[in-house]
Amino acid sequence: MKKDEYKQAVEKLNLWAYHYYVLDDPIMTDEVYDRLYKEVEEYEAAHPEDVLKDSPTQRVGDVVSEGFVKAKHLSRMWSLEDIFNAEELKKWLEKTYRLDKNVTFYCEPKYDGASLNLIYENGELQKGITRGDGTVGELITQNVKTIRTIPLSIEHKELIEIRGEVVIFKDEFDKINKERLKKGEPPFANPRNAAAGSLRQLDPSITAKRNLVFLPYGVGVNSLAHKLLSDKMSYIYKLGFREPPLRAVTKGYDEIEAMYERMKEERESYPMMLDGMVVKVNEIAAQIDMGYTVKVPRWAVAYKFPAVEKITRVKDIILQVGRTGVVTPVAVVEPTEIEGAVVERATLHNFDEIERMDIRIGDKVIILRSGDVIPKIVKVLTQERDGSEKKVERPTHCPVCGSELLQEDVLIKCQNLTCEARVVNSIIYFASKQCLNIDGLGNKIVEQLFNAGLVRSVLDLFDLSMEKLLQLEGFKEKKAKNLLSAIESAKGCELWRFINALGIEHIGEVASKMIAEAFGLEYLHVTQEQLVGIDGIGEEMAQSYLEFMRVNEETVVKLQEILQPVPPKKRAEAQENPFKGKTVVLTGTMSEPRPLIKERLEALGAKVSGSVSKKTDYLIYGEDAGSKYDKALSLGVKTLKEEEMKEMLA
Ligand SMILES: NC(=O)c1ccc[n+]([C@@H]2O[C@H](COP(=O)([O-])OP(=O)(O)OC[C@H]3O[C@@H](n4cnc5c(N)ncnc54)[C@H](O)[C@@H]3O)[C@@H](O)[C@H]2O)c1
Ligand SMILES: [Zn+2]
Repeated sequence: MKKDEYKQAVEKLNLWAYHYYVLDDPIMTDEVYDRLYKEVEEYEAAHPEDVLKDSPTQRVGDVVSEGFVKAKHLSRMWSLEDIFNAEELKKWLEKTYRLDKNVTFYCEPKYDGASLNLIYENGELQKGITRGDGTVGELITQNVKTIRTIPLSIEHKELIEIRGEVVIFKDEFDKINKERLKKGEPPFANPRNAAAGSLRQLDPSITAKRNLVFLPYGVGVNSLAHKLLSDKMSYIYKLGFREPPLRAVTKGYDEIEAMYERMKEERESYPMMLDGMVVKVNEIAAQIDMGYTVKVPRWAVAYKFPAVEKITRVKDIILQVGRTGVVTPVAVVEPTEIEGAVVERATLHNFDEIERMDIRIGDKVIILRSGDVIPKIVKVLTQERDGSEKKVERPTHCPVCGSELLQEDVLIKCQNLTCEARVVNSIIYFASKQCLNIDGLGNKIVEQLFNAGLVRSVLDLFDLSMEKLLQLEGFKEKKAKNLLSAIESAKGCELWRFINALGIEHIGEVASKMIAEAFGLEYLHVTQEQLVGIDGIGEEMAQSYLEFMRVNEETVVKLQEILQPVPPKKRAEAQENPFKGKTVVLTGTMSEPRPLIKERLEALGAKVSGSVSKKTDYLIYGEDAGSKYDKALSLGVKTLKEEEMKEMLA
């Protein structure tokens, strides 16, 4: 790096940091930011005389916004040095051991949110202040008081600063973004920005709605006598703060590495986003000896996890037609490695989203991959456009069969039941794990069977033969035999798998199980009333189920003959009793949890239904019985108090 390159790099970093910290709307990935930051650091180490005052290495990054009252922290807040691999950890440990060779290390998550300092005096929360420039931050006490994981008063009466991270849990983040999309507002790029943006609201009622969570990681001014950070933190958690999902004291390199691997593995299952693991010297006396640089403590380091966000380019936007006919746009992106997997596609949900984000073919975008889900585009780098980018039009005709598409809310649907894409995808679904679980019937093979004209519906699967399969490219005797025996072994499947495999809209695995349980092999001839009588099956589901069975009865019957699905085992025949064979409905508050009573009645041979109809034999009610009781009266259904039921059984 030359001197003028260094100056440009500092400018760039400051621009990115402005979008990140002030606007809560980054225009660059952390990975690219961190890389340039490292280069700037290296240049500065080699040319200390050139270091610019406004270099991001010289200060804690956040800025204090106009609009908030400023407040001073009682003691400074810091940033953290970052490391990215085992080698850098080794170097950091060497450096630390040179300062004190007897230390141990406290490891805890590095939460990805916004830092917050809480000042408690006389056991009362006095102030909440954002990190700001580390010395002065924004006073946001009113907002902070809306966060339920922050106690307004604590047992500890002496003055104390408790520091932590304000985050948004992943499921809450998804919920907020869905709502924002519905209202036509731009979604947050990631949970960090959502948390920071929600915390720094001039109107506390907005903060209150966002379900923020506070996770403490340290203290500022305090009079605690603990010699170890781990003990200090245990004390803080006992005061009523939320504990991290994982923390441990480690002895050195091997244990830290093991902890890092474990946290990296487990982080998907944590409710909050982590972007690394923080390693801190556990002995407070050693921490004090080691001290601070202008920006970070020498006794701590952030060991970052591999980036889940990358920059790539949208090469094309293609359309996929699913088994229900929904047409989904998918972005084809330049192959990009994220956490060991090469990403080539990103979901786009629907065309409203494409229009709202203004995603164009040729755009540079930030994609995010979390867990196994298909990556999504979180940001379009519009500042990188050169005018060659192309907008995509909303399709009017099915890309597969050419029939006219129907626009239904935000969904676009192909309504042609014989559309090749729909047929192929329903066969793939039929064979999938949660349905008939037929090994060897994946996308490619189904497409091949379809294109060769061998399989045009699920029924055709059972007409396949060795002879037919051997005509296909890539099929030798062994492969053909395996496939035939996998199809054969689907016979005698559990009934719920059979129902689920039909692919009825709104009827998934859970509903299929409930229907199989309730009706056994009578599943085909049920009424709307009987269906909604099952707890958990609503009107829409029932309608969809009945309509499907009406239209496809013939196919379903044939399939049943072939597959011979097995209904769930009936319970052992119950002894004679007043409830045997009766349909009962429970309502109101009972002396025991209702599921318990339900189970007992079922063991007696009763059918416990969720709603009252003419076919109900008894309505059994507890305290505060409401509309079901009224309905039973109006239908002339016999009602029994809980005690009366017990008497009948005595
Ligand atoms: N994408 C961009 O354009 C852009 C711009 C600026 C900064 N950034 C990102 O921000 C980072 C630098 O930001 P920073 O200086 O705020 O520091 P940081 O976020 O890397 O680390 C320091 C902060 O981590 C938080 N933290 C979470 N868990 C912690 C724990 N257990 N113990 C202590 N602290 C914990 C604290 O709030 C602390 O202030 C960079 O690594 C970069 O990735 C990105
Ligand atoms: Zn079609």
